[in-house]
Amino acid sequence: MKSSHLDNIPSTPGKFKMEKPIYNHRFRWHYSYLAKLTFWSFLFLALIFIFFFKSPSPSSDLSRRSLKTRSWGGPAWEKRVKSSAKIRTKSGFSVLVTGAAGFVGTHVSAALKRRGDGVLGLDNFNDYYDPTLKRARQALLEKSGIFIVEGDINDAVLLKKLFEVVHFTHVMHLAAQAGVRYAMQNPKSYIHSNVAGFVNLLEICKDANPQPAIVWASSSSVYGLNTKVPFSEKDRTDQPASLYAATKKAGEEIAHTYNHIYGLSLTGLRFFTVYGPWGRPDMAYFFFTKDILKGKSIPVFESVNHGTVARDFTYIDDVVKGCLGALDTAEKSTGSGGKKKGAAQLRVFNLGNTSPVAVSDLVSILEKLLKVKAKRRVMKLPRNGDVPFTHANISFAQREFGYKPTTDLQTGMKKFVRWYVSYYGSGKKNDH
Ligand SMILES: O=C(O)[C@H]1O[C@H](OP(=O)(O)OP(=O)(O)OC[C@H]2O[C@@H](n3ccc(=O)[nH]c3=O)[C@H](O)[C@@H]2O)[C@H](O)[C@@H](O)[C@@H]1O
Repeated sequence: MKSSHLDNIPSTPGKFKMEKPIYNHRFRWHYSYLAKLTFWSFLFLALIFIFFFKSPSPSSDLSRRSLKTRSWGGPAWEKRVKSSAKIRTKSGFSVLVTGAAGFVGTHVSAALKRRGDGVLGLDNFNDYYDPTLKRARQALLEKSGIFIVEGDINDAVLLKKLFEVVHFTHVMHLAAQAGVRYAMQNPKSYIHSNVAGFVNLLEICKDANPQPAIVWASSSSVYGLNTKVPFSEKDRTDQPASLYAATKKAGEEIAHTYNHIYGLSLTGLRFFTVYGPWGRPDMAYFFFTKDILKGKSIPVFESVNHGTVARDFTYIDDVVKGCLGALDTAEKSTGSGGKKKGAAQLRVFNLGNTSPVAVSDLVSILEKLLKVKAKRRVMKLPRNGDVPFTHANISFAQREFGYKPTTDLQTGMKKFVRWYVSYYGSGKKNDH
């Protein structure tokens, strides 16, 4: 080994060579006493540390779990939350919109903000469909001053914090696991979001002081195998055809319970196949457009004996008006801090278009707008949760808040296609 100037510096152990003790007996006793004292003091401190930080208190345990993974909190974050939720008009609302980066959530958030309400979004940005579309919607909302907190409705600690920072007057609950057919592939996700998540949200709302009024998204699918048309809110909804429908129906029953026990004001909205710009890529009109442009064949369902499959397709702007009408007529919750003080409002409304269109006609409309002939693959309606038709009776919503859809499928699809082409381009090779 090569010698260097480092070889001349004595090593530390050489300073206190054990074979040449420089201390006497008394000194050795003191030394061992000090060592023992240090050891026991250290042990004592360690025990205190373990006691405080590992105690099994459920709430502290919950908050620590959340702290470990959380991407929220802190003064700057709270400031953003408050500013986004700030009411800008005299009689405005402060609304928490769950699922704000979703299709309906984005449109409703923007409409509320436009009229001066305070809006705070919440979304978990899951990948059920392309999350970049959700991020693009988020960017759009951010431009109008709406902050979307990234989190799940199952996160009780986060929700609690949001209600601490803002006294929401209303919750527009649109976060859900959507899609009828996907329920056979991933049943648990429906329970997680539509049942457990909803209950978690209601638990926080009932404890809040003041309790907010809640408007939430149910679905036309709750009518299931109902054959009486048009579908009225009074019709039976005990024959769901998919797990998705069953979880939405469960939501309606859960809403009843929270209204009954805690005095929460709850309004469920049964949406009928909502479509439009910034829509959901998992829905038929959306992926039909994409596949027609690419020259790919599209599966067009028909019912028994070549019967038509039809939907009461409802344009997004009409649905948004319905959502705002429901919010504006929602009465206050009557309870506070988990205690009911009196009977509270409980409502369910159909938000449809009242004019069902056959899926084959939807394809014809798209062909004309896209100027491309579709390659139709006509096939029997699979047994995966789909129902043959939907048709809304909207007289209740009309009576309560003047709901009146004004966009027919032709007009609405034109607007959708215009958006689609501007967002994705009409390039047939474009994949997303
Ligand atoms: O209104 C509702 O309650 C529901 O509307 C839609 O569900 P759905 O009406 O089944 O909408 P799509 O999946 O877009 O289907 C539209 C129509 O196209 C048909 N379809 C679907 C897929 C396909 O490959 N081929 C086809 O012909 C369906 O049978 C249906 O009649 C939404 O996906 C649900 O989240 C929502 O709750």
